[in-house]
Amino acid sequence: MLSCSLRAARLSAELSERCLHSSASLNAQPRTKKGGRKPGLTNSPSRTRLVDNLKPKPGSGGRLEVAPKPNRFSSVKGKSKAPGSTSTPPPGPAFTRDSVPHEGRAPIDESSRPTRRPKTDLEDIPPIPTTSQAHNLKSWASRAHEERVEKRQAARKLPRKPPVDPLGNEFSDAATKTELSDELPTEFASPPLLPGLLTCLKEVIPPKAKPTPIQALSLKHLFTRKESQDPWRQVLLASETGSGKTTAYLLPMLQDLKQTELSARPAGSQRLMQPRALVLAPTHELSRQLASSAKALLHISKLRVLCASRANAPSNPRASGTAAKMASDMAAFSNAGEAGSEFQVRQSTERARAVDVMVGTPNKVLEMTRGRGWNWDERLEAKLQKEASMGRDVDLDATRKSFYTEAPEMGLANVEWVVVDEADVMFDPDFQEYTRMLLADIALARGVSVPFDPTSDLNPLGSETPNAPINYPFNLILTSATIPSSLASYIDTTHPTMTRLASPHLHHLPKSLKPEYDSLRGKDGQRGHLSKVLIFCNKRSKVADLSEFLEEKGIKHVALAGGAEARKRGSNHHLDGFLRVKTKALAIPTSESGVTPAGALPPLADAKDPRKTPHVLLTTSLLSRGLDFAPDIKHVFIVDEPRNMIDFLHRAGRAGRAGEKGRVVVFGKMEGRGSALAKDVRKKVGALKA
Ligand SMILES: Nc1ncnc2c1ncn2[C@@H]1O[C@H](COP(=O)(O)OP(=O)(O)OP(=O)(O)O)[C@@H](O)[C@H]1O
Repeated sequence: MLSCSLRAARLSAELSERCLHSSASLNAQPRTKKGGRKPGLTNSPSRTRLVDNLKPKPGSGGRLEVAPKPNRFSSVKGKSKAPGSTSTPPPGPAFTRDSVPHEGRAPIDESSRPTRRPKTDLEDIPPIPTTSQAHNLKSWASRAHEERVEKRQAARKLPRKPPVDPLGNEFSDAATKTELSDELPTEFASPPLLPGLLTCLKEVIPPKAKPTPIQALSLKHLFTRKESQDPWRQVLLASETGSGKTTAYLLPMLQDLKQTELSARPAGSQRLMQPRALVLAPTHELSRQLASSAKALLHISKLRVLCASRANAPSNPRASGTAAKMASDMAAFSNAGEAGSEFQVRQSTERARAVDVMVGTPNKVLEMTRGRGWNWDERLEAKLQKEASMGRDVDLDATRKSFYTEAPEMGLANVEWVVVDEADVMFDPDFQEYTRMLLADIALARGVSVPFDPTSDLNPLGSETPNAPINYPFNLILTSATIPSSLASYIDTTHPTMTRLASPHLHHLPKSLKPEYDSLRGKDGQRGHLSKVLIFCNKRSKVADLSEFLEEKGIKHVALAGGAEARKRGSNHHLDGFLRVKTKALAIPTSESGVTPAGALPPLADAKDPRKTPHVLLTTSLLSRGLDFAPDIKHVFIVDEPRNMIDFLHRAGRAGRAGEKGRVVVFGKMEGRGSALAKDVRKKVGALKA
């Protein structure tokens, strides 16, 4: 336990930049010297190779449904047609040239048309064919046409050469056909939605907006009663960035919580919060934004949402204490010493607040359920290692006594819904221990013990030791815009019956997002109107360098990387002006939700002025996941070559959301020595276009 949890402790209290980077940079696919894949390992699950198909294994009991392509379905902006409607336009009036007089003009008299100018001096123009010549020409043309048809038919019979796929290393090669769905809801309506939810939804999305494909699938599948005996659902929601996945899982979850509110199990301990739903996200910023999205849907239905990510402080209870608390802590330590116990459990006297939905990172939620400081042994081990590396002797007993854990604030027995947002990161080797530990804790609190070994690999290699299927006693929704083969393989073995709902553009850029390429040289002196800009770098040091450069140029900006002080404040104010703000949520400002109180925003004129309000946000992959950036961020700049297409899709997807127009500019050396990488990226990005 000690060593396994040590690894988890190193992850710190949240998804750090390092973790996002490592998940993006590691390429689990071993290579030969020439760049090809090593034989025999082509099918081993990879964290950076996207699957091109989510079809469950035959006979597994799972199912896949893919929404039809938007030309047969309503898009976010509702421009295209609903299924069932005809794709051909209604026939217009017959119209032949000049047969209808134009207004104010007489119909043309054929006899008064000017005759063709007779050929005189243009000797090189062939003579107009006579009737028999024209006949020959016609038969020649038809013979040529027949020959072409024959050639084409012969070509069709030849075995086809596989097209060169620039994403060969990113997309898995296990292609099979997908099941397309045709009968999908084309409106948000009541029913299936409760009127209160529908009213709130129409306030946060454009009033005439139609369900996006993933939302239509959710409306179809997650609002009906489950037919099988097992009352709990296991669902994967997979669709491109900015396609409304948050709404797709919040609506069915909140509606179910509301409908079963009265019949819900009575809370166990009065002292503990007993949420009925958990939404897990990899970063504090995303947790806060998701909590505010849920609140914005609930001001009529009145369910209570709380964000666990109140601060980015480390999981050391001492770090957050006041002076008085420190003093009482010291007393507690000495008591602990007398009792000879290894660590002290502090009892919270606060009465818990009622909460229906808890949103947070797995680590923060574990702190609340196991007690802040629960992983004291990891910290102890880390401290011992640090002291040893500095060559100091450590008094083990004294050091041990300096750790303690607080009493839990939250119980898990009532949890009926668990959403794992950005599931590929949450089941990434860096994070899967905490995620799976929490899922196992919830199951246990609900009376079901599921196998969980924190040291076990998510995808053990070899067919002799596959993960045993798990049926958690709660609804489980996994969601992401990218499904790497490691996650697909985990789902296949651990949740074989999972329903996979996917949009037709999964693993592509949103249609409204246009990729562009630029050389590193830049074009000095060109200044046009630029929207707010998001700049992604691969390393913190690059963020710092660029920040210095912008500083010198007098360009107002915000630079945010993993260790930034601004991230420790427990709110999303450091992203003010960049994140999308939901209007109704503004009316209920709370410290936990991270919702920006209206008063904190600069006046509109100042907000639009780049000299007064920062228009540039510099960051790493840390902010590339899930965050719903404001529509006035129309440009994403990727200044370092993306390490793989998963990383690229998420970074790029911060613009062009919900059908808004956006551009992603990839910088790279496009000519001369060292340009091969940029050219390769360009090819791959081109293949991602929807
Ligand atoms: N049907 C809809 N029509 C128009 N806008 C919508 C619709 N549904 C959601 N939106 C808006 O689209 C934006 C993006 O939604 P959301 O953040 O849920 O995308 P996502 O699929 O979760 O993206 P990511 O993969 O980046 O997390 C939000 O501002 C949301 O309010």
